[in-house]
Amino acid sequence: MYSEPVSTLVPAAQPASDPAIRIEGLSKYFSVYHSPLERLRHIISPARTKGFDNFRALNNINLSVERGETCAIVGQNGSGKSTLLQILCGTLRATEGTIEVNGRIAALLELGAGFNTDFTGRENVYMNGAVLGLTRAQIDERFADIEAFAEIGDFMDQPVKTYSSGMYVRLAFSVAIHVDPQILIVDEALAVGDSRFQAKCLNRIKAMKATGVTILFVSHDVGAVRSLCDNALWLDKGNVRMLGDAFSVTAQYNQFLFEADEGAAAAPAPLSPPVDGESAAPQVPADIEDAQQAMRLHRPINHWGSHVGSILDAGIFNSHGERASVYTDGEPLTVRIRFQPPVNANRSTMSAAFSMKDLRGTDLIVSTTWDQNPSGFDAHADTLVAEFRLPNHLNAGDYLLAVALEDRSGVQPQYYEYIEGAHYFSSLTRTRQYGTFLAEVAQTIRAD
Ligand SMILES: Nc1ncnc2c1ncn2[C@@H]1O[C@H](COP(=O)(O)OP(=O)(O)OP(=O)(O)O)[C@@H](O)[C@H]1O
Repeated sequence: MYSEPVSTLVPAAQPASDPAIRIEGLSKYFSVYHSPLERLRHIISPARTKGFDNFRALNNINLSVERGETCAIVGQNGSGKSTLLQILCGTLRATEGTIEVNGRIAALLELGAGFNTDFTGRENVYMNGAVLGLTRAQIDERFADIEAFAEIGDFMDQPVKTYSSGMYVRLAFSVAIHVDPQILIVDEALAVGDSRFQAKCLNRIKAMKATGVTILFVSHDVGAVRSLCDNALWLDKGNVRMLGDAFSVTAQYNQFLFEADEGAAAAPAPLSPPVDGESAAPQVPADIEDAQQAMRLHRPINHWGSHVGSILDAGIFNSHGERASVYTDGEPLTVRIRFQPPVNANRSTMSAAFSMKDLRGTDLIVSTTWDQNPSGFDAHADTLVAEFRLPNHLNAGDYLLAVALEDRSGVQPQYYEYIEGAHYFSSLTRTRQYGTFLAEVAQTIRAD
């Protein structure tokens, strides 16, 4: 049984230099009653009730989100993400601490928040718009755009309780983005829509980010977090586990999830032996600052697996066999991974893999031995070498190499070892071009 305190949060009128969101010492306790009767007793006589526990859902959270910043909140189920967002939106009251919100908030929280399900979509658009501060005339003006973005057709005039969860989210998202919010809060809700709608929403969120809207984004999709967010807050059992740039936080969070799955200790995995005569690298620091920092130190930003140490060395080599830090466009590259399959591991389901990523961690080129040979490795030698040859078609910029030794027997690869940042490198191009890749494009211009 839950108690549900509700309060409203009044956005403070502050000078533009103040952060969009400032949270200091925020804690939230829920009263969890031993029985419905105890809950009733508490309502009648709060001072005398003993049959409940105080459950701490958030513990001393400090967070500052600058105007225009996009901040992700990641964490396992029950870590406190939704509670934090609800406090920011004013639908829950904090037990301790201060919260300052500077700007108009539009929130797309999990299903159930926002709409009155007995009313039609149209009625809800007007009610929701009004709650978010728009006049009737302003909503009239935007209604056609809201309707077009939501793509729910005739259902606009049906009660919301007849909607599928996807239709509900489409309409809720459409309203949220059309009220000119200065702060947009997006909870897991997007995951409900189909992939085309999700992509459309993400595009719209990116466009809003470009116009300076502050965004708080809760998602389990590390790719979306990395491509969208500047920073990330990792909540663990109501505590801040890590706060920093989105790439580093999601890297550490991924490692944590992997170790939780494996039941392994939470300590960072030791690095593999030195690569090509480099001095032995120290352990990955728990508070690693960001990808650039890791790049400067030539250290993996993320390194874990059930058999760390299986990968003996890995890198990208040019046609002279050198592990360079700069490659030019079109230059032939060899990605080489030297590894020792773990003793007793099944080689017939084993795969070596690499990914060239940008510094936000987005996979740009991925290839695995399993793609071409889904029967693992025949060779019985202790040490094996996988080589992948490809021309460099990456546009000018900084990149990193991730390598892995995987078990592909299940639906999802299981990692014997995963190293994100086995090699950092840059690509140089002769001409300036747009885009991520330098594809060979044949073209003609002719009179029609
Ligand atoms: N009204 C409530 N009364 C008592 N406990 C609550 C209440 N709401 C949430 N909790 C508890 O607080 C903790 C944090 O919940 P919250 O929903 O914020 O987590 P979350 O990180 O959003 O999880 P998920 O990813 O599953 O949505 C959970 O243990 C949850 O059971």
